[in-house]
Amino acid sequence: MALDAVISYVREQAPGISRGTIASTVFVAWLVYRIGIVFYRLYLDPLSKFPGPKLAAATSLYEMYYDIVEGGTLVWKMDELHRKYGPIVRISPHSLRLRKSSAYHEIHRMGTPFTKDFRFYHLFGIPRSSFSTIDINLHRQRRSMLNPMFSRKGILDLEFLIKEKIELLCRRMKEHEVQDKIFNCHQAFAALTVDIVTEFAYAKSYDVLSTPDFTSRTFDAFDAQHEAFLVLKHFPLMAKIMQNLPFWILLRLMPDGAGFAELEEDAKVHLSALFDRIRTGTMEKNTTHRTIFEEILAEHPDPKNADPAELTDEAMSVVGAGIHTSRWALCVGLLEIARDPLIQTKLYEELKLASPDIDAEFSYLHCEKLPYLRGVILETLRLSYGVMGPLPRRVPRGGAVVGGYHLPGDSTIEMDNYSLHHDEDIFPDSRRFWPERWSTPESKQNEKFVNAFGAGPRQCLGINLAMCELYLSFATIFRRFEIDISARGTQRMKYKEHWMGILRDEPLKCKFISRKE
Ligand code: HEM
Repeated sequence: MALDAVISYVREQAPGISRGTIASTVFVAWLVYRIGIVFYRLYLDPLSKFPGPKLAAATSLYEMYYDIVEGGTLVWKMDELHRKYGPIVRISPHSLRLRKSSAYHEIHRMGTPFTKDFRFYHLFGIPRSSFSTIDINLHRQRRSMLNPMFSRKGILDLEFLIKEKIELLCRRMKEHEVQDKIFNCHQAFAALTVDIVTEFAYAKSYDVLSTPDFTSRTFDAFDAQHEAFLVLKHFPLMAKIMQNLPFWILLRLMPDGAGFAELEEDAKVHLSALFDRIRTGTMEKNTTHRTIFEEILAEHPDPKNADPAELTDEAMSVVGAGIHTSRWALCVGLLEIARDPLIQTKLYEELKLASPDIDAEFSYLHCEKLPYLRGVILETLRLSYGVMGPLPRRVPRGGAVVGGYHLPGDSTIEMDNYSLHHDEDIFPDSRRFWPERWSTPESKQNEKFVNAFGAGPRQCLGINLAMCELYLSFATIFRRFEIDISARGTQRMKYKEHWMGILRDEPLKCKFISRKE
C-alpha cells in the first residue's frame, strides 16, 4: 500500500520512470537505512562498548529467538552468555542485562531515579494502575492509596479471611482423600489465591475452591495472557491492537480471555455501588471487612470525582498480580518439600510441637517464629523466583554508575531473579532446596538477596498478604497431611520463563493423606 502510494507519487512527478525502477530504488533506500541503523547500533551507539553477541546488539531478533522460537528459554541462555562475556551483557539493541547480586539494591532502592521501562510495562494493558505507572510522583500518589490495606497491620486485620479459605482448601483435600482422588494443586492453589484476592477486592469471593475441579475463567484468562506474553513483548503493536479491540472479537482470537470480561464487569459493578454510596453520603465501611476500593476512595483527595477507569485498571492489576505469583510459589514449595521425606518430616515435627492439637488454627504471628518453616518459606521464594524474567528499568537521562559500570542515559538495564537466586557465592549448591541454609546466624544477611518481591518503591504491594498466605498454607497443610507424590515421581517441575515462571509439563498433582495426630 505504502509502496503503491510512493510509486504513484513519483510517476506523477516524473512520468518517464518505470514502476520497477521506483520499487527497486525504494528497496535499496530502505536497505541502506536498515544497514545504517545496524552500523549505528554496532559501532556508534553508547551501548556499543558493552560486550555481548553482535547479533543481539544489531537486532531484537536475537532475544526474540530465545523468547518465542525456543519458548521462554532466554534465562538459561543467559548463563552461557554471562560465562562468555562477563557480568554485563548487551542483550538487545536497547538493553543491558546485569548479573551482579551486590548491584541489585543500587537500582531497586528507595529514592531510586531508575523508572520502569514504558515499552515493557504498557504491554499489560493497565496503564492507569500503580503497577504500570512510570512517573515516580504519580506512582507514589497512586500507591499511597493502596498501602494501608496491604500494610502488615492491614493484613493482620484480615487474616481471618485467609484462614477461612485455607480451611476450605483443607476440607477439599480431605474430600479427595476419602474419594481416593488425585488432587490438582496447580488448579487448587490458583483457586485459593483467586478466592482470597477477590474477597479483598470486592468483598465477594469467586468461591472457586467450592467448584468440583477448581475451574475458573479468571485464572484461565491470566494463564492465557502469560502464555501469549512473549509474543506481545516482541510485537507491541499487536498488544495495542488487542487492547483496543471490541471484546467479542478478542474472544474469538483468545477464547480463554472471557475471564477478563467478568473481572472487569465485577470491578465496574462494585465501583458503581461505591460511587452511589458516596453520592448519597452513605459511605460507611463494608460490614464484614474493608475492600480495596473502599480504601482507595477513603484515601482519595476527591472521591466523588475519582476516575472509574483508573480504579478498574487498579482492580485488574491487583487481582492479576495476586493470583499466579502466590500460586506458583505454593506449588514449587509444596513439591520441593514433598520430594524430600526428611524435609517433610522435619517440618511436620516442628509444626506438631508448635500446635499439638491437629485441628487448631495457626496464626501468622506464631508461624513466623517457627525457624524451620521460615527456612522452608525462604527457600520457596528463592526457587520460585517471584518474577523469573528481568525487571527492565530506564537509566536516568544523565546516565548512572551501577555495579561499577557507567550506564548511558535512557538505556534499559535489566536484572533477573533467576540468576540472582542462583548466585553460588551467596547460595552454595543453589539448585538444592535446603531450608537449613537459613538456620545459621550469618544467613540473616543473605535474606536481602532473596528478591522474589523486588525492592525499593516498586516492591510488591502484596508482600504481606503473600507471606501470610504462604506461612498459613504450609503450616496448616503440612501439620494435617502427609503429601504423597509417588504417582508423579520426584522429578522437579518443568517450567519456562514467560516473565513469570510457567509450567512446561503436567500440572502438579498429588495425594494428601490425613495425619492421625
Ligand atoms: C508470592 C507472591 C508474590 C510475589 C513473589 C510477587 C512478586 C512481585 C514482584 C517481583 C513485583 C515487582 C514487579 C516489577 O517491578 O515489575 C511485584 C509487584 C506488585 N505486586 Fe506482587 N507478588 C506476589 C503476590 C502479590 C499479591 C498477593 C498482590 C496483591 C494482591 C500483589 C500485588 C502487586 C502489585 C500491585 C505490584 C506492583 C507494585 C508497584 O509497582 O507499585 N503481589 N510483585
